[in-house]
Amino acid sequence: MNPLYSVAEIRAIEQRAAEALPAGTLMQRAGQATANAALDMLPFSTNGARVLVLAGPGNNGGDALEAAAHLTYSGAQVDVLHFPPAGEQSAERAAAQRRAESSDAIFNDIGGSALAGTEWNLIIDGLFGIGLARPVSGALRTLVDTVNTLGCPVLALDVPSGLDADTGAVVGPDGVAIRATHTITFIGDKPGLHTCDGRDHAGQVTVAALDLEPRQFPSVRLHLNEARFFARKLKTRRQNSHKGSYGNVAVVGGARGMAGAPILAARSALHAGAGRVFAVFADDAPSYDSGQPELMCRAAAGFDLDSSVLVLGPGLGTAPQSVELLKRAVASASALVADADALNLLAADAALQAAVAQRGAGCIITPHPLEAARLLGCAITAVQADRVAAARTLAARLRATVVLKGSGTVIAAPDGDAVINTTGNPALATAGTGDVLAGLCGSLLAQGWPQWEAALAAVWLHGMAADVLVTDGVGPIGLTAGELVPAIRAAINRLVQQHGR
Ligand SMILES: NC(=O)C1=CN([C@@H]2O[C@H](COP(=O)(O)OP(=O)(O)OC[C@H]3O[C@@H](n4cnc5c(N)ncnc54)[C@H](OP(=O)(O)O)[C@@H]3O)[C@@H](O)[C@H]2O)[C@@H](O)CC1
Ligand SMILES: [K+]
Repeated sequence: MNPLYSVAEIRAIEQRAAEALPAGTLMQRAGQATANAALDMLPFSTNGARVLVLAGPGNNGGDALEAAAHLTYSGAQVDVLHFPPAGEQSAERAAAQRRAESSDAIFNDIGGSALAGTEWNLIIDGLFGIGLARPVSGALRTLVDTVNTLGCPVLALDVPSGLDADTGAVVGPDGVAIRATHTITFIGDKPGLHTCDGRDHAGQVTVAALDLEPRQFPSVRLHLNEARFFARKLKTRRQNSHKGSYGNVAVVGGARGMAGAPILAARSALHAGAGRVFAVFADDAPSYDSGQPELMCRAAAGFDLDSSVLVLGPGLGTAPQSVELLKRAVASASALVADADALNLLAADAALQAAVAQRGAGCIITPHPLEAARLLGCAITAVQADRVAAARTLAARLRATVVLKGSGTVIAAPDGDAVINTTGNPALATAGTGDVLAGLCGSLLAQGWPQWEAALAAVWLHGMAADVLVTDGVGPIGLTAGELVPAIRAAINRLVQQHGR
């Protein structure tokens, strides 16, 4: 189920486990698991392979020292850049240090040109783990910057040094963190490896549970997204069905000069399977969409907002008639997806926020970090400093399902459940992809999906479509939002073939 644990939860698990084990067991297991992971990353013949181990002053450094000793037995040439603690060290770290010092590992004050001038087969980052207490500074900052320029494989232990394991933010206003190609994380997976800066710094993440039993782990309310969370909602279509069986979606937006956004969202809703899709325009409606004549284009004035799932916001603008549309939509009996300008208008109106929180038909909101910051009344940096907390706060405040977009999109429910998405890539960083996501959410709602599963599936499919396109060479540079639409259709059909019933 891919649970994600906070640092406090990991510390509690570790403490209980350590009490039942001989001293130093967990660090020895972490060191052994690290050595195994390192061997997988080294050339087949490890003889003479150059490995640099960075061992920091805490127990993260202890793990690195254990691993250094193990790796020497494989024939690798292991250099250790050691940063001993200024004060006391833990007994297990002291034991690890003794083991490393009595192995063939070379303790070397390697730095500057020797560090940069050596062709390392692997660098092991054991500077700081979950005990990072402040920004990385001084000589260690220079070291991190140098390692990040080398271009060799880097295996981070527990967390890339400099990264906050809870939030995925690099610590410090102008902070630095190791950019690893791989991270081996201990005991349980951590949210910070999967959102914000985490994906750029952690690389490929594996979890080493250090032989702890499942019963030693508490149940948590934060997970990584996976198809199994929503697969039971994937339905094979009945032969005896018709367009009315798959619901209506009305995408409402399209103020003058912004007609493209609702068209994109509406095309997305159509290709994701909604039975009938309306593109509803705040100003004049085009007579039809020549690229997608299946869409029904309407003017908002007089349009019945009660008989379709509403996707409100793409190109909506902030003019007075847009505010009126938002009020009508919030007061309607329809399920609602609010995006883009609908969120900006909502941020400026406390009474409307209260009305959203009381909606019987629920609401999914899909803010990017700036829209989330406006809704929360804080700076965007505060949202990015803890994306999971920001999404949960918004979800509780608006009693809505929140999709906080960005690297490692966070989906949060009002009851505190939260999920970090795993699909998607920077190809999505282009205009219109948010409209496509909103249309996809609305389409799933129209087909009878509950809000939570609709949000999880929409985010997963949207990211998966981008991943497939990038694999095929359509991106990440230059992918357009419209190209996502058929790829989403392919992804959803593939999922139904695999899981549908
Ligand atoms: N918990 C577990 O289950 C297990 C944990 N294990 C491992 O232990 C790790 C946690 O160990 P940890 O608590 O000793 O913290 P760690 O990350 O080594 O850093 C603390 C040291 O760094 C220092 N320091 C901090 N920030 C700094 C900075 N910016 N710049 C300079 N110094 C800084 C800090 O000094 P201080 O703040 O006291 O001055 C202290 O000396 C965990 O991530 C995992 O790898 C495994 O062995 C298996 C079981
Ligand atoms: K580390």
